[in-house]
Amino acid sequence: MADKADKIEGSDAPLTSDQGVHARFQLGYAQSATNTFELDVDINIPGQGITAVFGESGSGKTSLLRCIAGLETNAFGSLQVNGELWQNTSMVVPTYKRNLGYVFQEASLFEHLTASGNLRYAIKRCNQIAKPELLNQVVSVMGIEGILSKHPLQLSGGERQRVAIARALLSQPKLLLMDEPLASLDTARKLEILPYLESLRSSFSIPILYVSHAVDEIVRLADHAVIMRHGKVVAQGAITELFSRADLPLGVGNEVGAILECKVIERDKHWHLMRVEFDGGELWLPNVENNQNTLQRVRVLASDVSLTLTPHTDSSILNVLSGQIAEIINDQDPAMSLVRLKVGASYLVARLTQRSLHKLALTLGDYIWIQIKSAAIVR
Ligand SMILES: Nc1ncnc2c1ncn2[C@@H]1O[C@H](COP(=O)(O)OP(=O)(O)OP(=O)(O)O)[C@@H](O)[C@H]1O
Repeated sequence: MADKADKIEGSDAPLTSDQGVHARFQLGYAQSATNTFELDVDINIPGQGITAVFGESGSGKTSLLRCIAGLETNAFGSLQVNGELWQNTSMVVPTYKRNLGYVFQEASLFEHLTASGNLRYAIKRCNQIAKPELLNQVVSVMGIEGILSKHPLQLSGGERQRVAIARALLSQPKLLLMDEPLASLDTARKLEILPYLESLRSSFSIPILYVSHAVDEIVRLADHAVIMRHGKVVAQGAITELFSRADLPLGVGNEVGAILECKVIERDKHWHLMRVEFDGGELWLPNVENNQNTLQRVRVLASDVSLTLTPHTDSSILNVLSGQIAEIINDQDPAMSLVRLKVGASYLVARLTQRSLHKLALTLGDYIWIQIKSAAIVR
């Protein structure tokens, strides 16, 4: 054991700060006589909010969650969760003493108990005394007031999953692990459950690691992401930063684009538009009536962005910004290029043909006009 543990460089070195989840793990699975899957990760994620774990099938996402949960007894490394040390090379807190909730793809509820019985069981099993108002808070955040008396078999897939998430929250976890919680649901059930996950993010200030293959879920829910490939972390950081990186697989093909955190500053009732500002400029978007004048996440697809050398005033396009070319990358399609643009403190991505890139003679550092054909609030 000492041998393997020694391989993790600085594994017991002080972890950077008290807040956040700091995890370093190495794990090997022998898959055949000649083939081993190696997980080798070092992640630092915020102490609250949703961090998406994204990567192709077999990249090691579930293995990472299992290491964090203490379920991989052969994993070596260290883990600290908001100041609590759960593992290093000389000590391992066992799974049942790690204060975490784990939600799987399929909700595994006790079939002989009602939804309410399942929740009360979680409270009883919890090591900490629950505040009386916690049950009401969890039930209200997950919107399950009306189904508490039903048995799991009487619930839809989405309802079962909401009860499973509520049950995980009632164990008062310091960390919530969610492994593709919506993957077994159809689109209608997914859309039904997403608003509850959004309110979960704002109501409980714990770190949530959320494995998903679905870019639309990640765009909507996550603040931060860890991107994995072949057992390694290829990138980690704020979602707004990672989505605009054209070298990462977060958006592929027509899904490539940027995410901007925007604030609504004006609503134009006559033209059904709203003006939003972001750290770099302003945009006009189709108005979305809601009572949130606070932060809104806006997605701008690279295919909706075009570039011009001079500002066009005779075009139908409402949104024209100026920016600087930060990066030019070949697209998967050999006819296309992706251009990453710095606009103030934010980034946008444009998808252009190689031919247009050549015609405009664009190079790194050039200042350019950016036309945005369409942008939408993420809902
Ligand atoms: N218990 C095990 N024994 C041997 N190999 C395993 C074991 N568990 C996982 N693996 C292998 O480790 C690799 C990573 O698996 P893991 O389930 O972590 O990937 P993943 O990114 O979660 O994949 P998916 O998106 O398909 O769920 C895969 O090649 C898998 O076959």
